[in-house]
Amino acid sequence: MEERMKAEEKKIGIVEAWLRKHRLQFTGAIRHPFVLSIRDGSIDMASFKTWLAQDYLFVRAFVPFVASVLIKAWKESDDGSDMEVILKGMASLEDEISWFKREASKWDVPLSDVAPQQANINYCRFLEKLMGPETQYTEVITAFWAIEAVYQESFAHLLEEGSKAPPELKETCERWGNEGFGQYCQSLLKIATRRLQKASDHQIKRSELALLTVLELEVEFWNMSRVNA
Ligand SMILES: Cc1ncc(CO)c(N)n1
Repeated sequence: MEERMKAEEKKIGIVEAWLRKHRLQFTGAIRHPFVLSIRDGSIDMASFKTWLAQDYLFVRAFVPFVASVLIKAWKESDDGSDMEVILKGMASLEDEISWFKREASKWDVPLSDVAPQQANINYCRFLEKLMGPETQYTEVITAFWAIEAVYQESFAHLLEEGSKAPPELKETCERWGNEGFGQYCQSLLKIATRRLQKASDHQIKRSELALLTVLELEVEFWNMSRVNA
């Protein structure tokens, strides 16, 4: 069984094999009821505001995480172009933070006094663990790709045919659903795949676990928006 899986992973790419193996978990993260409620237009704006404020806090914590990935790329990568991909992602977070501030003021969400909810705290704690020196580049780049890919797949679905996403949320959907962000995710996937091809069994196992952890944390993150609705 283990041998067959390995052959399969080689043929279609290890990450693709994981996504097949963990299809339910992946779908759970990218087709969450919160996202589907935007797509069918039934979204409760209180839920959206909760998500907006919590994601603003998340993105602020995401900046030092990406910085740590950049440092690991610089120290551990066998390919100098990794750093440029990560640097570009990091630079775009400045614009993202400004966007959150603008969007929050549009919806009268006071960002200065939002407290992180438990799911957010848990997610940021996981990021901090990945930032530590004991977590290797292969594992963190896999997690980084997964974090970005969940948002990309979720929001791209809201731009596809049949979406009844409210026009006032179009900008949000485009932020992560746009083609450029999709290509950026593909670049991260390429890096992760290249690293995984050379990784030890132990690192491969840890990276698969990191992917599963991201999927769980993303579901919990979306779930937060329902609590205060
Ligand atoms: C919770 C969460 N996951 C992923 C992203 C994409 O950067 C984000 N902004 N927030």
